[in-house]
Amino acid sequence: MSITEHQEYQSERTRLEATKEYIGLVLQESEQNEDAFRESIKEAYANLNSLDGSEGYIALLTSARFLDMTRESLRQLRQVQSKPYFCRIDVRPENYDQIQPLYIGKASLFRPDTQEPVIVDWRSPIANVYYEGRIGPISYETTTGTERGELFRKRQYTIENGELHDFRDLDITTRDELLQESLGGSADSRLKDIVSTIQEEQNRVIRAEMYRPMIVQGAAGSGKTTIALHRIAYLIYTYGDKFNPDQFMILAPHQLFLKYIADVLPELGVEAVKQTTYLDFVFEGMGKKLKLTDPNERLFQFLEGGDQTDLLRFVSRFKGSVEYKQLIDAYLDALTVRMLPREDFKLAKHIICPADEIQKFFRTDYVRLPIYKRVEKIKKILQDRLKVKKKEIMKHIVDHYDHEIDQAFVHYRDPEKRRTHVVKLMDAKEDLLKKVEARSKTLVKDYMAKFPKQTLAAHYREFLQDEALLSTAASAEEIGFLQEHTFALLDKKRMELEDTAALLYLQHKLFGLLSEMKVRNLVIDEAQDYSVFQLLTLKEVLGSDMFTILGDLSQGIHSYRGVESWDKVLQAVFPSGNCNYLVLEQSYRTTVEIMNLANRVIVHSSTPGLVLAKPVVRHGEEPRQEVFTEESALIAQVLADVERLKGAGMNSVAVIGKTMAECRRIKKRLDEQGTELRIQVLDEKEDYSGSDLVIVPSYVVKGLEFDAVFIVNLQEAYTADELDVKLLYVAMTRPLHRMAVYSMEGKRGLLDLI
Ligand SMILES: Nc1ncnc2c1ncn2[C@@H]1O[C@H](COP(=O)(O)OP(=O)(O)OP(=O)(O)O)[C@@H](O)[C@H]1O
Repeated sequence: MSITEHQEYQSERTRLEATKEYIGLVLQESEQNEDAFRESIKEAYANLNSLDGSEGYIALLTSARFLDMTRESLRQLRQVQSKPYFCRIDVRPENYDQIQPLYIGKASLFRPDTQEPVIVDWRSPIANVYYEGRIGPISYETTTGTERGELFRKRQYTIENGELHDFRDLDITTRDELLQESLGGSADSRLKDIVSTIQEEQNRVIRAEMYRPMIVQGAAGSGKTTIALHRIAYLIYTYGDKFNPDQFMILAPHQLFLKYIADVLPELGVEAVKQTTYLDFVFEGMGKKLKLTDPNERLFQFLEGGDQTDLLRFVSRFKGSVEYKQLIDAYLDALTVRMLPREDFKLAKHIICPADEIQKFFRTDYVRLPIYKRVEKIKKILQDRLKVKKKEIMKHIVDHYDHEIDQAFVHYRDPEKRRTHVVKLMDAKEDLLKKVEARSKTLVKDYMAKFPKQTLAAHYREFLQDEALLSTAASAEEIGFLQEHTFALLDKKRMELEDTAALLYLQHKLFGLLSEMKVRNLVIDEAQDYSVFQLLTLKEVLGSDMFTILGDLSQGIHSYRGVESWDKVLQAVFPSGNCNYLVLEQSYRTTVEIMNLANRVIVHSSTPGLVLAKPVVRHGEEPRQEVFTEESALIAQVLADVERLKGAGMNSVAVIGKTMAECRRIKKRLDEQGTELRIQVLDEKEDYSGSDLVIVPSYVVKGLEFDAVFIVNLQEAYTADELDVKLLYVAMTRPLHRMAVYSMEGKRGLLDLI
């Protein structure tokens, strides 16, 4: 049956037309007179209580935020005009006898004349019923408590360019159909929003309580990045009265990834959220760009092998450990003892501030301030006290000499002698006053000079020479290597990513961060690459633990410096035990056939507590695996396939090589064959919209996705080493629909084991 024959088609169409018309009116009116419009909305709000006494109904409407008609929501309305809503729920709130159809979309809109919610925002409390409620009794949480009622229908719409194409009533089985439709679509060079198909387990992450930190271990393609962004949109909507959007931040691994996710928040109607990379955040806090070695250098060193691999592994792990932080804390503690002068602050024989009081300021009263800020504070105190004391001393001198002079008038009868004595006293007084004046000018400066001041780099160097490093469980050889390795970098004025946690921490503790950190709520994507020390530092500098941490240990290609197990993060970063831990197993990106092959790879890793991704049931072609004896034949095959795929509407196609060197080789071979395709080799800084085919190294491709992926092994094979297993797994979990693995003879490596 065509949808137009459905008995409710006409009424649904009419509803859509009416909604569009109403949006048009609202926009027109608001454009003409935005201020007056807002006034009239406020008025309607003021009248609401007297018009309808049902608290439940009012709560329902209020929770839909129908009155929050700000400029922001007008902008949102403009955005949703061609697709005002994606579903409808028919609910009857408890103690209310009418069934209310609520249309849910990416904006909220209310008809002030009838109090009817025209569109209910997907983030409102009642909309939760769409994501989690079953037909029958329902309940949902609002700011004022639990609301109850009954759900009679969930209806889903396909609306494109303002036209109603389809609608269907959902139950547990039909829900999948819609998801399938969405997953069957083509990949863009940008991630998209999923408001209409958010799954129950994902919804739970999105709507989890804000004040509790949360760790999400999610399989490849389980929607972590997507959920991270939807969660921010949800939190801003729900806690908008307490936090501004610029107090939210998402940390992504690199610029390429930031560009990939850039459209989602604006699509969700959210602006001003800080979207940055971890390194840029560090640079911002330190007020300058540190000269860093390539953040992937360690990974290259491991791929190349070599006799220092174990020691380098130790350096990465140690620099990201809780122990390293504790050593820095001990260094700072010792520093505060060492840098304090033992002498009292005195002017002549007068003690203005005793040494132990200065110590108390430094180690107790102002202990929350960065060390050098405490020094500044003490300087200010000494200046203030000196000012007061100087006045007292000057007065005392004047009084003393004036008294002496008075006495001289009594004691000396001989006028000549008296005059001589008085002049002497007056000169002495002047002299002393001048001396006190002169001395007090430099007194504070001289005293403050006793506080040694060093640069951040000098402190880090000093810390690395600290004997305490030798008291750890690490061997003398390991510590010696760490020192030598880091000093060699520092001598070249360079540091490595592994040092950034320590440096940002030291900057914060010694000098304070150079830019004001407004952010209170942090979402970290690809969090498996963060060390415990990095996470602790972020917590410390933001002064908040409202963290949403999303990652996948199976994709931990930087596990030598990143998360070993989530348990360790839970214990070290959130010791109070208030952190939520959730697992997402379902994977939405790829087909069953591709996921099965990827899972056969990852079982070769030793990831702790490995949970295999479960693909949603979506079938596709079996991944092709071929071996070639000629590179030119392999490349010709890729080109022929790409042509075919493009013809089949697969727009985003990637060739994944193990390393950048391999990618360049592939590019060279492709160029040699002469092709019209616009081909781009991607590194972490590039943007790839506009190219027909991208070639990307396995360690850069993490987080991205493509319609079709070719895994090409020209001269480099993935071995059975832990790192290679994860790199191949990451590569194999990137395609949405098609995958081929093309290897030169003898370069199948790990592939022969699966
Ligand atoms: N509920 C959903 N409805 C529709 N599409 C979804 C849903 N959940 C995830 N997807 C899609 O699945 C793909 C993977 O999502 P995403 O990139 O957010 O996953 P991820 O867990 O971050 O993946 P990875 O760790 O492998 O990079 C995206 O195309 C996303 O749009």
